[in-house]
Amino acid sequence: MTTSTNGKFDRTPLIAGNWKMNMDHVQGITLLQKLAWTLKDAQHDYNRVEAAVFPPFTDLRSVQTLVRGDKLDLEYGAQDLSPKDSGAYTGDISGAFLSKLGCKYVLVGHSERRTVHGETDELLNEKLKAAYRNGLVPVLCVGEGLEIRQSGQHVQHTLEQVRRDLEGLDAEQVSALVIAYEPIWAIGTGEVAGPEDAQEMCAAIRAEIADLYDDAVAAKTRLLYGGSVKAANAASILKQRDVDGVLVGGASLDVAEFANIVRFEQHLVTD
Ligand SMILES: O=C[C@H](O)COP(=O)(O)O
Repeated sequence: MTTSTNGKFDRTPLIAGNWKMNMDHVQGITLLQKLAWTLKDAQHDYNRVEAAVFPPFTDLRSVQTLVRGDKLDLEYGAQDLSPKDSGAYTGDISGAFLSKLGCKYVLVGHSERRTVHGETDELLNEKLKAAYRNGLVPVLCVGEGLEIRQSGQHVQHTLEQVRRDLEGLDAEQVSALVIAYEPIWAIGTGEVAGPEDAQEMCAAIRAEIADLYDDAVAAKTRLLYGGSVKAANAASILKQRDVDGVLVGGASLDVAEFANIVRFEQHLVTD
């Protein structure tokens, strides 16, 4: 879904909720059902603004059953995948399994994977390829830590991640890709990058993709901002020209808050 039906946006906005290691499968389907009801009550148009959740692996089968059973328009994805499709890789989860569970998306290179699990750009490049091999749309996360931000090298640092992670991907793959810019210093801290910071980086990433591929590809790739997004700040971030959505952590665990972010267009009018 890359052609927007939404006049203001060139690309269909994506509001993504990363539950991280929260919500067991029972809690997860309760949350998802409430979210679906809340959005239905608000007559949310999923063609205008796409909404997706990223539950823990152990919730995915229950999520699939609920989404299929109740014919929900909500999308879902996993928080990580293995670079391999099968074999002796204890504890890893294959993209093929995620595909079979009906996942549309998969997060790749979330900063918590890069820092806690030491995932390198080389590994993430392999994970991106595994996602495409299995028909999943990757949501590639990039962004700088506080020291790099303070040294003024944040754009250069983030674009280097983009270049390394995308190596060997073709134009069709990158057109379908979602990239989430998540400054590490703004994740779970209450510190939110300003709308101008989000725009600066998303514009730089789009220009980089145009350089690496062409303008047509850059016009299709969706770019999200993530880091302490709440209903109160979502609209001003989403108003930015090159920001096509948000990746929400903590606030995605609160149904009313997340539904309000999905319904950010309501706040654009009064913002
Ligand atoms: O994946 C989501 C990001 O890490 C942002 O998390 P946060 O909204 O809790 O800051």
